[in-house]
This record gives sequence, structure tokens and C-alpha cells, in this order.
Amino acid sequence: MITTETTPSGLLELLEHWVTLGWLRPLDQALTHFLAEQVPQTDARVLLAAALASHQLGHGHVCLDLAATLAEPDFALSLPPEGEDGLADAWLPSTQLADLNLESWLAALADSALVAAAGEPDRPLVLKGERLYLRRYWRYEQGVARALSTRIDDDRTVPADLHCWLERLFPEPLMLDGVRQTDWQKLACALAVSSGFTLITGGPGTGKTTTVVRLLALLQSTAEQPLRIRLAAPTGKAAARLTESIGAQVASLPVDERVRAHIPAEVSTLHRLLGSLPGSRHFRHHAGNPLPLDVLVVDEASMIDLEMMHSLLMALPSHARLLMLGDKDQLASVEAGALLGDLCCYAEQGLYTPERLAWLEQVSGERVAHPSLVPGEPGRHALAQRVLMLRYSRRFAGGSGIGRLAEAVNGQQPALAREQLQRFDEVASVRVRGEQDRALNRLLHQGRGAAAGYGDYLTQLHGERPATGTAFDDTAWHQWAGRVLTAFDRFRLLCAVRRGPWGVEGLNQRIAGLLHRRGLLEAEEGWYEGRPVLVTRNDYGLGLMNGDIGIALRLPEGDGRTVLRVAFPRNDGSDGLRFVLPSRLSDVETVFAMTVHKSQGSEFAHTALILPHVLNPILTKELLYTGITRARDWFTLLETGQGVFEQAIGRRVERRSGLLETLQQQG
Ligand SMILES: Nc1ncnc2c1ncn2[C@@H]1O[C@H](COP(=O)(O)OP(=O)(O)OP(=O)(O)O)[C@@H](O)[C@H]1O
Repeated sequence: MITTETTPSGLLELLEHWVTLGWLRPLDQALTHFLAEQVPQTDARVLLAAALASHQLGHGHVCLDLAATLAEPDFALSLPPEGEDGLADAWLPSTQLADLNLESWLAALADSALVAAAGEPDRPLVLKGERLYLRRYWRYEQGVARALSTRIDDDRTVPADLHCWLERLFPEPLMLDGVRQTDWQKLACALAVSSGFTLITGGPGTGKTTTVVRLLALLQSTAEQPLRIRLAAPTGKAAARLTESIGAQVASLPVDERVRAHIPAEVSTLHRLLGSLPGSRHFRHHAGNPLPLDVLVVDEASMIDLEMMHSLLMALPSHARLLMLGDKDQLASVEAGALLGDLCCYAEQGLYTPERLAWLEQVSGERVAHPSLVPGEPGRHALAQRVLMLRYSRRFAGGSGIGRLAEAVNGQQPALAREQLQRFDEVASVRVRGEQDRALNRLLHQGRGAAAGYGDYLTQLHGERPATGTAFDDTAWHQWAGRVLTAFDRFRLLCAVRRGPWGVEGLNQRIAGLLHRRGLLEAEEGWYEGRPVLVTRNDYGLGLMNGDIGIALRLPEGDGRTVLRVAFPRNDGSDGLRFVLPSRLSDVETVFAMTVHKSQGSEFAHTALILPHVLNPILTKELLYTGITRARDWFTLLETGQGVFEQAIGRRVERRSGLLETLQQQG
């Protein structure tokens, strides 16, 4: 047990044990060793806090909340999922930290030469109130708060005829059952015109893209010179999806051809926009070499972590407008930070000041009304004046089961969610009994009803292959490969976890085996035709990004032989493909099943989500919501254990960060 008497070497021994148990990362241990060497005889409680603060980053927390750690010590490490036996009680943080109290822990930290109080000169750790940071993350949080706070204050002059523009761009009043509804899109557009920084949040199909395209048309039409507009998203997949929907929207804009031509159709990844430098965490664009643009739109902002946001804000010229779009209820980024969630924490309540409300109503002709709205105060709620939540989904309009299910899960209503699963045809729950369950195998192969399974893309692959003898440069091969890739996106199995019988790894093996046994795949291991693969690390040489998905296909060589090549969409808005030899791909994995985390930014006609048989810390309502909203037309819940779905709905992701507090202090 850690006490005031514990020596640094005693603490390091404990860490060693935690690493052996797999509860702490070797990375966290190494950092603590380094600090112990820097300042010998450091209080063991300081070293403990450093190890835990480093470990929190792996859980997405920007800092260690000392009070929260003492309240629930076992959350501070990566303990095995509930239900797994053999936890060594004596080593549990709840036992080891039992003698610590907050005051003495804080005092030890405040006394340490390793720890700076906020604002003090460089030391490896920073203590702010009850939060301990590794300096780098402290710097990111401060930098982001400072940059945002300047942008939040950036009022823009609106065109004198803004009202007319809004009327023209949003001509149809939003009616539901014959009753006129508040058009939040129109309001979002007005809000965004009046500010250098705007955040538009909303669930699937609430019209985020449509709003932004119309806003860009307005900005471009009323600008003295054509604006340099850039569009970006965190992943290649998300960028490709936005490219597709922007293209369709721009074509239907009621504006001059000249204006339309100045709205970009291409969406790049944030890494590409900032100019990644291979082998480095730095970018070509930064404060000293800002991005050459006037307006930046960033979609799928829930996936942006603190470090990326910092890089982005540093590289953004001060005159540029920043527009961020995303769904605040989705899972946060894999890396530390929960930016969108933090910045949108009052989006439901609005917190608009009376002046803001009056202006919005006057300029838009809309009545800003919703039961969840709460009035805000000038000065105190500056951020809220830049945030707008779209509240009506056109995708899930009226009676859509997917929309209703997602709503019940998001609202943490397990009984209602279960009811929706039973009530609507487009959603379903299937009980899975064992790894070779027939219903599961049938679903994976054939889908359910009109909803596709993996048989679909394999039918396309085998049934529509161009005739033998067709030359490789014939467009028929490209078109066929494109259709196979599209068909593959009609169905996807999502998992909550990587390991265990219901994790990505085991399921990928079993699905390949199943499809092989059914004669649809030529092999179940190694490289085989039809193998879908996910890129797990950016490869700038090949132009492939982490998250890109390709399929191995047998294609002709010049001499009449065939060779396997992996077809990847170009993800640049063109229908183009690139073909890569498997031997050139080092960081890829089979992707019949993928984690919900990896699926963010993607959408599949039929999405199935398989839950593990026991509750796991990763299972939260955010994970379920993100999984469900990946489905466009059908959703199937695969349940391997009883009650896990309901329990997961009851749990939320909580991410520790001081961003809002810092922002408020700077505001
Ligand atoms: N004001 C509008 N009038 C008519 N149709 C609209 C309007 N706004 C959005 N739509 C339609 O609703 C659908 C969803 O809109 P959009 O793609 O803009 O939403 P989104 O929030 O960006 O969706 P996603 O969650 O997929 O990113 C599209 O088919 C779009 O054409």
C-alpha cells in the first residue's frame, strides 16, 4: 500500500508489477523511471501520479483528475473486463491507494521539483487545481483555449441583405404534420455568417452538410474577391463521404455558376491539409507558415483529438473563418481529448443571450423555440453563442426505427430502446448462442430480408467479373473493382472489442473460415481474392491513410497471367481507384469485422453490431449510438449475453479535461 513512507524504488517495483499484470503500459512505466532519475528522492506519491497521468492519455483523458482517481481508484488503470476472474486484489489500485488522501497528495505534488503550478516555468508535470498534466498536453490545452477564445470573440459584419439570402437559400419552411417548425439550418447559417468561428452539431441526416454548402454559397456570393475555401475531415473515409455529399449539394444551389465554381468539391484529410512530415508529429503548416485559406470547414469533428486541434488552430491564419461540423453524441477521438463533446456541452440548452435570440429571429424570420432551450447570459456564455445544434433529422424522419433506436440509446432509455428494436422492421435483435451460431452465420453470409450480408459483394466479385482475356487497361476491370468495393460497403459487422470470442480478431478469422467453407473465398488465411483489408497506419509513399479499406482482386497481367492486387478507392472525390500489390502493404488487417471506433465517419446500408457476452468498460451509450448511426437502412444488434445492451446504455464516456474551465477563465 502506498503511504508517506513508500520509497521511490518501492513505487517503481509496484509499477513493474502493474506492467506485468498488463494494467499499466510500459510507456507509462518508462516515463516514471525517467522522472525518478531526473529528481532522485522524489516522493513516491508524485511518481505514482505521473504514471497514472501518463496512463490516462491511453484512455483518452488529457489529465489525471486526482479527486476522481481517489473516488474510483480502479478506473485509473486498465483492469481486465468485468467477468474475468483472477484479479490480484492486493495489487488493485483500490487497495494500493487506500491510504492516500487528496490534501496530502496535492501537497506532495505542489512541493515537488517535477511539478509546476499552472503558469510556472518548464517542468515535466503541471498541476492545475486537482488536475495533473504531462506538460505537452497542458501546452496543447492552453494553446487550444487561447486560440479558441480569440476566435469566439471574432464577430463578423453580416451582409445588409442577409435576410434575403437566407430566404433564397432556405426557401421551404420546415413543416411537420402541417405545423411549421423552427428551421435550425437557417439559424445555423445566420449564426455562422456573423462569426469567425462556428460549431454546428447534429445527429445523422440533420442537414449539417447542406447547411454548410449553402453558407459557403452565401459567403462566396457576398465576398469582394473569391474566398479560398478548404474542406477537411479527420479520416480518408470521412473525407470521401463528405466529398460525395458536397458534390451533389453544390449542383443544386440556387446561385451563379461563377459562385458554384468557387466552392471546392474536394475534401482532404486533416493530415494532408496540414502537410504531414513523415516520421514526425510536426506539420508543414504551423503558426510560422499558416494555411493559405480564408474559410476552413472541418467535418466529423468528434474524431479530432486535442493534439490535432492544437496543430490545426496554430496553422490557421487569424483572418480565416473556422467552421466545425460533427455529432457531439458520438464517441470521442481515440487519442486524448473530447473536443467536440467539451465545446458542445451546452448545445442542447442553447444558452443564447436575449440579444442573440432577438437578432437570430429578426434576421431569419424563424421563431427560436424548443423545450430544452435555456436563456444565456452575455459574457458568461460566450462560447454558446457560436454553437448551434440541428434538431431535425431528415434521414431518420418520421417513423424511422434506426432514428428512434438511436434516440432511445442516446437518451439512456434501455426499456424504450428494447421496445424500438422489437417494433420496427429495419432494426432487429438476434440472440447469438455460441461461436458457430446458425443465425449469426446466416446473417453474415446472406443478411436478413433485403438487408445485405457479405455474400453480396462476393456475388458481385464472382458473378460480374470481366471476361477472361479482357486487358488490364480495359475500363471494365476498374468498373468491376469499383462495384465490388461499393457492394462491400452495403454490410459491415461492427464489434465493441478487439479480443475475446466476440472481438474483431476472432470474428475476422471465423468469418473468413465461414465464407471459405461456403465456397465464396478461395482461402481463409494469408492473401486470397476477396480479402478486405483495413490500412492501420498512414503510408505516404503509397498515398494510403489509416482507415482506408481495400479488397484483394485477381487481375490480369500483360502476359496472360493473373496477379492479386488490392483495390483502394482514391478517396479524393473522383471515382478513381488505385491498385497495390499485397507485398507492398505492411500495416493492414482483415476487415470483415471492425471496431466501432474505426467505423466512425463511415456509413453502411446494413450495419450489424455484436456485443460481448459480459459488460466491458468500453461499452457505453456513446459506443452503441455511434454503431447504430453507422446504419443507413438496416441495423441488427447481435446479442451474445443477456442484459449487456441495457447495461451499456446506462453507462457514459467521461473524459477528463480542463478545456472548458480554461476557456472560461480566458474569456
Ligand atoms: N433544408 C433542406 N431541404 C431539403 N432537403 C434537405 C435539407 N437539408 C438537408 N436535406 C436533405 O437531407 C439529407 C441529409 O442532409 P445532410 O447530408 O446535409 O445531413 P448531415 O447532417 O450532413 O448528414 P450526415 O450525418 O450523413 O453527415 C440529404 O439528403 C439532404 O439533401
